[in-house]
Amino acid sequence: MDGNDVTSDQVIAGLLDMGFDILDITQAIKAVGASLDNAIEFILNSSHRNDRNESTSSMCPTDNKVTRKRATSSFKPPAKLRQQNITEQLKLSSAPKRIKMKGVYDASVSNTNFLTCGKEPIVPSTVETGLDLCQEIGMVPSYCKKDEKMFGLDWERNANDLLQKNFGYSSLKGFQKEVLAAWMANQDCLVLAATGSGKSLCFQIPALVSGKVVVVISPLISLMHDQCLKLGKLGISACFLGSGQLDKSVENKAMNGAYSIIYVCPETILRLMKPLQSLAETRGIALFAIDEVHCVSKWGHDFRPDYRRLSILRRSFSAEHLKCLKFDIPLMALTATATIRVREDILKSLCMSKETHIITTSFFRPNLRFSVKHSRTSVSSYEKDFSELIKLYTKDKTALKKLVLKNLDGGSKNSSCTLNGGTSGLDEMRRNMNDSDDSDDDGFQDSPEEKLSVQYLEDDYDRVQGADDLDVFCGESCGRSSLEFRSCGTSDSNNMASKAGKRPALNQRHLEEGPTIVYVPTRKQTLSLTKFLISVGVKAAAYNAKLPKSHLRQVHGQFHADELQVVVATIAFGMGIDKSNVRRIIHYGWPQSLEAYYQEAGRAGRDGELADCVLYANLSRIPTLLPSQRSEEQTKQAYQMLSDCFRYGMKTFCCRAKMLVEYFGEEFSTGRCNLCDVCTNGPPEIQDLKVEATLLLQLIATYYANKTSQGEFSNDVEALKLIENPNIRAFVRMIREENHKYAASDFTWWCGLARILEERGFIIEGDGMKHVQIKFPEPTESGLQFLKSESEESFLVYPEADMLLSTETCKSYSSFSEWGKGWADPEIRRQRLQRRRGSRRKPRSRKPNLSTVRGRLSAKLTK
Ligand SMILES: Nc1ncnc2c1ncn2[C@@H]1O[C@H](COP(=O)(O)OP(=O)(O)OP(=O)(O)O)[C@@H](O)[C@H]1O
Ligand SMILES: [Mg+2]
Repeated sequence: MDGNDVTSDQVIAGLLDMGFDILDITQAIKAVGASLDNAIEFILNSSHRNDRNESTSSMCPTDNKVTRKRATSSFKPPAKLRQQNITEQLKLSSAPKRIKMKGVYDASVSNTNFLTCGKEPIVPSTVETGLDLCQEIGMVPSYCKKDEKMFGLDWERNANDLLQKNFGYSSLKGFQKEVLAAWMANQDCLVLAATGSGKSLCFQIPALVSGKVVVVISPLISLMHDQCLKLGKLGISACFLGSGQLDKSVENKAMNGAYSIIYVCPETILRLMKPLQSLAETRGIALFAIDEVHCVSKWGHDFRPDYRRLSILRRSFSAEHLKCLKFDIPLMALTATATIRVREDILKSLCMSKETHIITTSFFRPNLRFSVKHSRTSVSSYEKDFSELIKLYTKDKTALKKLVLKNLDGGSKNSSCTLNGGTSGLDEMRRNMNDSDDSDDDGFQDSPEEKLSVQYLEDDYDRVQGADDLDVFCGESCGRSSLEFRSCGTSDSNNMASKAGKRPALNQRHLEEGPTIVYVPTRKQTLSLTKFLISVGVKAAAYNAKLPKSHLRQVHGQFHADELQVVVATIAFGMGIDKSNVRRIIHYGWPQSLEAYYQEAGRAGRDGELADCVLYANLSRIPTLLPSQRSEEQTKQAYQMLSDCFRYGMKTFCCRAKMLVEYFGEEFSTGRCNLCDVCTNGPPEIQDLKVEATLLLQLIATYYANKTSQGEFSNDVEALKLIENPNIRAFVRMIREENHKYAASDFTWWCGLARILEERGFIIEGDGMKHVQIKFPEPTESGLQFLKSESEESFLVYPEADMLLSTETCKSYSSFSEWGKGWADPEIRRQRLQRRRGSRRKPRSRKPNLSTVRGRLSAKLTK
């Protein structure tokens, strides 16, 4: 027991929850007692040491006594992390020297004063209140509003000056200008712009231009923190408020106008209405920006109920309500992933004005190469699926060696960090890693830069987040070489890239540089895949919301510093990550929605250079929803989104980029990207499936005709009586039994055909529910017409991925070839399964029963 009165049971439950192995947990608790932090440190450190100690089998718990002993004896509890506020943090960073106020690093004061008021900056000696501050620095208080007095007529030039001076960019992008113009006109604004297009600047610039405070509502602490840190380095004062902000003085300072930009989570802003109203009266509030605003909508992929309550902003900061205002404080809502339905919901839910300016850019990202591959996505397929990646990252041993040496040299002691920092196979590198071992054992040692002010990572379950992300061409955020094919973004400009097969000259070489993010569905998989990658010499790290914050912080830091080759993450490492050179996004398992998929894929290639987005999914299995609390309505919506995602993976004839872009309601005028797997490999051979389509449809139609007209089944369809539950499986079983020709046909093949029939409008889902794949097919009027038509017309279709998978003779898919011949034959399959059942001892339950496990472990520990 540690001082926190935590029981072994609680520690075990916590560790299991994080995805650790039972054996690791047992070892850890034996070694360090019932302390969650220490146990985590122990496991993570020991896995790293195992890796360095030669073995490529770090996935297996070692029974090497020496190793175990060493791991135990070298363990030291983690150093206590001091919580800092963001201002302290910023002081530590290498930002240029700016004006310092008492306790607050607030460079924006100089910016605004200097640039907008045309006076020399005055250094305030103290900061008592926001009003004091305004008066002291000669800032124009809010009641002057945005007007010519403050900005002059040439606001655009002013804004560009500020952009150059503060951010180092030459000019605003087209859509950014539009957004700023709307804000200048005191209009509400909905910004739908691709990931990486530069939405953040739309709300950051107003703080500089106006000298007032910008309040940004953001869903993730990690995101807020990242942005504050970046702004701090640029000399712009910013803070964030939320559950993670432990320094209560920050909130007071913020409400007194000490920061130019306040990031706040929706939960927190709801209780800050009064102080914010005071702030509006004193220093002034330029705008409320609601970032990742798709979180407002139940129809989006990351619904956050508190976002819905943000309608209070319109009421509380209207000119009618707050007498000091001449006009309502504008709302600026931003997202990269909102379907048409979500957009409408946003406008309504936030009570945005009828004149809201809606600014969109194309979602198409011409430098992203999408592809879908079949895989079981299990531990057994790691070796095959990641062989290319491993080769890529371990082939340049010199580079890797340098990387390791840099880490060791840099004092950040990254190599000590648990599940990150793999080594190459080189002995020398191993030595290096081992050399650093002793000094590393105190765990997560952070460089001052990495010491962040608060617990900035969501202590939440790994939510399905998403914002889709599409990137529009927007020039400057992209690398030079891609400028030629990027336009400056309106929604009809998506065709620049691939007109008439003309591809931008994307540089293949760049694919070999830059990190990879692998998204896996579960926390456990982040750990197992990371272990695997480390064991073969890749510098990889795991990231899931339940891992210790110090670890996550370190992974963040290392990732941004290019010290990691691969981050294996859940969706917790998604929204807002802004790193220019991510070359590869791998989804290892079905995402829960196309919004989430596109949002995560959009982390890649933000420099405009070629980047790969590969989805590995088990194409022969229907994906399932990850557990989450959902209402009935939300469940339906979640199934719809999962189904859309599944269909995206199954399609074999449609350009992937087109499917994605059109999913978000944008017309993809070019028709194809010329880069994705479908565009480059071409569709499969078209097939006439008239016979099969008729057979399936006939069966379904007969069943329903008999059922509805007579209540009972006639003798003609005696066999149909067998179908108590008219689901697709039963229909397929009947086809197999009744038709010798199809006796050995595969169920998944018929599922594919049923999907096609559904898309053509010949069948619909019969139980009124939403399923990922049609389950209870019912004929439609068009379906019946199709059956009645006497014409000889063929029924031409491109077989879908699962159909191809089940019929290919020479299977290129790993899992399928493993099945061996014969499985397609129902009789052989039945016999084999029977044999298997007989020989099976005890089925291993997928989820360990927590109480049994705890009991077992507790018993062991007390021995
Ligand atoms: N006018 C500009 N010129 C050059 N670069 C810019 C400009 N505006 C923004 N950028 C850069 O573009 C990158 C992406 O910006 P940002 O993080 O705001 O994207 P985003 O649209 O919010 O993406 P996401 O939806 O993924 O959050 C940043 O590194 C930013 O500095
Ligand atoms: Mg953003």
